[in-house]
Amino acid sequence: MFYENSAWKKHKSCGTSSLLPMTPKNPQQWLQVVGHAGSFHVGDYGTLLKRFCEGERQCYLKLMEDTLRPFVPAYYGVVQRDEQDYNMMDNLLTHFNTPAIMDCKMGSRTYQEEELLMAQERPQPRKDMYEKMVTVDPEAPTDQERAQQAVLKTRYMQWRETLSSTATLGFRIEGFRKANEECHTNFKRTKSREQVTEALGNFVESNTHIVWGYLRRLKQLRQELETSNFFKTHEVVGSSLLFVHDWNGRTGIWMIDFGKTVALPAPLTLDHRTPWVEGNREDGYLWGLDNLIDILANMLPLT
Ligand SMILES: O=P(O)(O)O[C@H]1[C@H](O)[C@@H](OP(=O)(O)O)[C@H](OP(=O)(O)O)[C@@H](OP(=O)(O)O)[C@H]1O
Ligand SMILES: Nc1ncnc2c1ncn2[C@@H]1O[C@H](COP(=O)(O)OP(=O)(O)O)[C@@H](O)[C@H]1O
Repeated sequence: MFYENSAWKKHKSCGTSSLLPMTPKNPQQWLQVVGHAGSFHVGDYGTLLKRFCEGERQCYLKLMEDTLRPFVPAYYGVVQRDEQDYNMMDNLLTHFNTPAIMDCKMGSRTYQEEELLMAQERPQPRKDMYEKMVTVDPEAPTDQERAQQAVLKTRYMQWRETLSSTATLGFRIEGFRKANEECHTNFKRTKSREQVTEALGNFVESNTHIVWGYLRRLKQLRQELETSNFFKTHEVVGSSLLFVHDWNGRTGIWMIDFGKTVALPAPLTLDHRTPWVEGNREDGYLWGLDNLIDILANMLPLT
């Protein structure tokens, strides 16, 4: 059932063949690298359904009208399945053959300023996050956290940021899956440039053609981000870049996950490079992208 989707309706009235040309109804390939389990369903005609989030819907609606549109999955509105609402978007893997996929979480901060205020006003220590923390580093909790066997979400997120490359490089590798089905998600401590370079090298299997493809796309993305009205006026937190390549040498990168991306109160705008201090809402997204581009460029042989 469709709630809202002018683009979809327009296409539908022209017949399904014009909906997503060349895309067969079935079968659809889809693989999730990281993120919440159980949030997705594969839809028909090369689409993907993600558990509904109003903030994400708002972002996609605006992105469909923004210059960033070629860098995000096409959005088709809200659909319902088994009484659950979903945001419907393009499955970005559709046009690849046995793709390799990587998720990089962008930005120097992975929680919203609003979450920080909430944690200060109404602290809600979490036992599950304490457990995740001690599994990685039993020494990480403070005495108080150990006594409570719980940590605040913002504290957990900050700890994850400083343990990984988020705080020092403005992005982190969340995980990747190679074409041979090897899955790598153990990057919580991947922090230094050297460690990140090694992980990226493993993902691209030292294929310079793939690195060139990714670099070209990232530079185009940076150019669009620097002028995008959407980007200027939103705090973009917890969003990822999804890298996809296949043995045909095809490469693609798209921005995904806008569940924690929020519009700024006018007339506030961000440059996404200025370091964050509480209140300025900066997210370090472009700083991270600069570093990612620099690291990939350094993986190429000198010409
Ligand atoms: O990666 P680990 O260390 O497991 O921590 C996860 C990620 O940071 C999730 O972000 P993402 O969705 O970008 O993967 C976040 O979801 P939010 O995006 O909702 O903040 C989870 O918060 P909770 O869902 O509150 O547990 C948090 O537990
Ligand atoms: N449009 C898409 N096309 C293909 N794969 C996607 C798409 N959106 C998300 N994914 C896959 O799902 C994973 C989690 O997506 P994400 O939106 O970050 O979910 P969550 O909000 O649960 O973290 C990504 O790493 C990627 O593997």
